[in-house]
Amino acid sequence: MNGLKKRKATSQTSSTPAKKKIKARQSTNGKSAQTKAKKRVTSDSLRWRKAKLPDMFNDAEGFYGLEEVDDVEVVRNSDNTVEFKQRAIIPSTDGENEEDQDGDNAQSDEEFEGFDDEPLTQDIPKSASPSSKKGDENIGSEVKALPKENAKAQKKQKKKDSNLIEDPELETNIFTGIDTVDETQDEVDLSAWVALDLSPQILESLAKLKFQKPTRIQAAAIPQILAGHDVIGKASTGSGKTLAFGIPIVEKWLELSDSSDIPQDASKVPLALILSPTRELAHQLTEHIKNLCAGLPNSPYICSVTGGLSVYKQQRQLAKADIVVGTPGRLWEVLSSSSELMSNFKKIRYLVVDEADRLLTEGHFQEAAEIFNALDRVEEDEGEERKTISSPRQTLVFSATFHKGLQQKLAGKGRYDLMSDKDSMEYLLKKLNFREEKPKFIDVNPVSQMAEGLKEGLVECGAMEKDLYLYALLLLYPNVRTLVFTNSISSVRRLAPMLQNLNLQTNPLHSQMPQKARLRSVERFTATKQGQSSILVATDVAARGLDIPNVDLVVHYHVPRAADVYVHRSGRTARADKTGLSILLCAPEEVVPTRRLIAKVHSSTDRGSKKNFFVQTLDMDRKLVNRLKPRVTLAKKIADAGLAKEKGNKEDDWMRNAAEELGVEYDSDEIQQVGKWGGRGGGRKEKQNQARALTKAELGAIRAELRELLSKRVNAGVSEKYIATGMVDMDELLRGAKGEFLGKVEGLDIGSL
Ligand SMILES: Nc1ncnc2c1ncn2[C@@H]1O[C@H](COP(=O)(O)OP(=O)(O)OP(=O)(O)O)[C@@H](O)[C@H]1O
Repeated sequence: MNGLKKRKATSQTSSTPAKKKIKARQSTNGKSAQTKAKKRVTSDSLRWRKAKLPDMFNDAEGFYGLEEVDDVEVVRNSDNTVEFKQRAIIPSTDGENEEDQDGDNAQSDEEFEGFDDEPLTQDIPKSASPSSKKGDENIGSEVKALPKENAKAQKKQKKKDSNLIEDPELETNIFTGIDTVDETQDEVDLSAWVALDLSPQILESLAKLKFQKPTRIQAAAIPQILAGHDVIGKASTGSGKTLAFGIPIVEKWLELSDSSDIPQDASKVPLALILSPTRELAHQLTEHIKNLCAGLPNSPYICSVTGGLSVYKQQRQLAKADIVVGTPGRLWEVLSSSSELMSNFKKIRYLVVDEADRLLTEGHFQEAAEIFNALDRVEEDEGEERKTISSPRQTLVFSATFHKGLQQKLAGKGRYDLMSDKDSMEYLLKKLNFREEKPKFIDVNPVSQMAEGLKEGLVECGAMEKDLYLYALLLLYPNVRTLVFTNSISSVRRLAPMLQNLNLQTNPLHSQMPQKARLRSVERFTATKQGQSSILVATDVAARGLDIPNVDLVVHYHVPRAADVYVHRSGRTARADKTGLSILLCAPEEVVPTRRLIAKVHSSTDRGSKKNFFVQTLDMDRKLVNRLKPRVTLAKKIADAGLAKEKGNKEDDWMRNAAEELGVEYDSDEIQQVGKWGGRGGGRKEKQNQARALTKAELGAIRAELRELLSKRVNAGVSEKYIATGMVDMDELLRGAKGEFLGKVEGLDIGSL
């Protein structure tokens, strides 16, 4: 059992906290818990947790930083100083409180801290199911209002179902398409796995997942990891790298749990720490390994530690975790707050760095380095000499790309010649403090980093026409799952509503969205059935590692800034031996550098066999594309008006508050005038104001006009060329079938993939 005892819910009603507060403990009612003698503590050591804010404050995530704490008594000493007494809870003797022991009581406050999302998998009315997650406003009170028997029954059921659903956050499995165990075990021939010498339990799990054979990286990496080596693994996107390290870690857990080597006491040492660059990827890795474990008779406790969720809850989970998956920032925050956790983490057996090249660069490096230093197995003797402590920890580093920027950033400065993977490995070696002098370097696709089933294309269009061509492309490839990548958050904010106005089922994803909205967007994107159109417009926060099933098309609305970004974005399709399409929208001046970048990605490391890769151009008919312009123009106007209003409201609120504080009259029109003559940014501001200035009636008229246009088919004119050259189904065209009338591009037709 873990050392953290769970606190009992103290009250049956909970109001939304609006400021930092201490809830003074009322006298114990004696019904369900007894209190231990109160311990005097400092304010810093209280169990603060983030105050849950109402929906309207979501955009301010992380800004307010308000925290609250329960079960605390404030004591004023005779010298006027203040002390706090934290109430510790022990289970009641009648067993009513037994859930508290393992931290899974559905009634406790912190259990639901941060799980304020709506059900992600289905739209259950809030009152329909006691287990459904609640809306923001009243989650605390609704959960607490559950009849106790109900909560207990749920708890029992949860226990039965193993820890797969122990973490309510992850019950809302956004990665619904990730392979899950199939209990209808049809015969699966597992002979291809035999060479890896896996345990019967793992083989059974693989059979349930219907994974007939290991992927190449799995076949190469698993035996090396099982043999105790440090491994650096490079394999193309979607080639099964997660299980390449996940299977040996779970094997080790099974081995240790069989031999009862895993201590079950308060200071439990986790077996593995897996670092991921993004929150979504961390949750996905967690799900992926849990799915592997779902077929086991016993499974390890796996938890993810990412930003946007309750720190306190994560600390509690960490104390009992076997496998921890986390993003560096939050992990560092949680680990550094507890010396016990920190010392336990020094004893982990596996440190995995997934998407290593990204994690060790781009803004994550500092926190990742802190974690590596903290886990460092060094001790200083009296002469201040640092000695490495021998430890059985293995370090496993995986990515589809290892680029030269990594070397430069790890070195901190200086210029370097083009380097080989081996060079980069040496830098990693230094920083990660591998156990072995030479970790096994496994590169299963040294020639191309791109998935075999991927086709690539390029559309040339004017820099200001990308919206139009994006829309045309989406019509050209209808009824598929499409991921559109942009280089900026503001583009996501603009494009998503614009496409929605064009009746395209679109969701946004960027890092400034509140975490729950991010999860919801991915869930909605994946919730559509195959054969239905679904679009996710995202920044590169979605480029790495996300294993969203059946993405057919990736569109680079903005060209990627670096080769590895192109590889990872394109790698969201054509995964696990499937096929897919990646298309770049290029302004004329972008075509040459983009071609060069793609050729680089495809070039062989072996100079002798270097071939130039030439990405195919989709030749779209400009005249026909232009017929879509009125629709796009109107959709943009409506989207701009919405955005300007949103922005204006925020600015207005800020201005109004500032004016109030200064005690002056607030006149929004007057203040807007300033923007007009305000020099830099004045033009943009004016545009915003224009969009905002649309009256309700004008906006209504624009909407009606757009509706009208969307209800009619685009007049392609039978005698004209089609939007793209190639085969065109004339019958479909004349019937006005959506999308198909635009034509098909030979070789880049999703239907033929
Ligand atoms: N042996 C296997 N047989 C069939 N499918 C597999 C096998 N191993 C993994 N998969 C599936 O392949 C998909 C891609 O796996 P994973 O996400 O681990 O790829 P990856 O190499 O980490 O990709 P990326 O580089 O984009 O992060 C997943 O849906 C996973 O369930």
